Amino acid sequence: MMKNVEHIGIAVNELEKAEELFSTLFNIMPYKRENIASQGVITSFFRINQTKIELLEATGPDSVIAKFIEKKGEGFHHLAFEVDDIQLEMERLKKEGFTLLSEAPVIGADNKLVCFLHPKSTNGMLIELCQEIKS
Ligand SMILES: CC[C@H](C(=O)O)C(=O)SCCNC(=O)CCNC(=O)[C@H](O)C(C)(C)COP(=O)(O)OP(=O)(O)OC[C@H]1O[C@@H](n2cnc3c(N)ncnc32)[C@H](O)[C@@H]1OP(=O)(O)O
Ligand SMILES: [Co+2]
Repeated sequence: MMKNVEHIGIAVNELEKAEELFSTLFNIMPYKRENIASQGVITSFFRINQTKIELLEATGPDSVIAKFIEKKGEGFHHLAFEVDDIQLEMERLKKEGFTLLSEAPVIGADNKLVCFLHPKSTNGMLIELCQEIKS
């Protein structure tokens, strides 16, 4: 089951500039940056109570973020939902006909196991599922 919005992903050209803008907008500082080499992104996180904002900068021209910005410009990129059991949710969604972008969950940012659903199967919205990695 989807529990809550875990974060909102925003594609940006320059992380530093975007951090300044969102720090002013939210009147708080980002709490962490994290480089996710497997995704070709460097992320910066803000937390507003239960809501997290994830800024995403491409680390190279082959990054999905570079391709996204080239095509659609900066802005809203994906909506991430927290789940308790990502494997179970992936099986359910696959059975329901949604297109999963990986066979198994992958390591994401902020200590999560993640997977993505293709926007073509979700009314044009890139959806991410996140499960906390229990230490
Ligand atoms: C995991 C670390 C971190 C975390 O939270 O833990 C992240 O969130 S990393 C975020 C970056 N990583 C990803 O987004 C991985 C999943 N995304 C992909 O695999 C691709 O971006 C994919 C498959 C969604 C699109 O890649 P493709 O090479 O097919 O690019 P196209 O431009 O050809 O797109 C096909 C089609 O989809 C539309 N599209 C692409 N991205 C988005 C989007 N973010 N939201 C909505 N729609 C999107 C694109 O416009 C094309 O549609 P069309 O009608 O043909 O123009
Ligand atoms: Co994300």
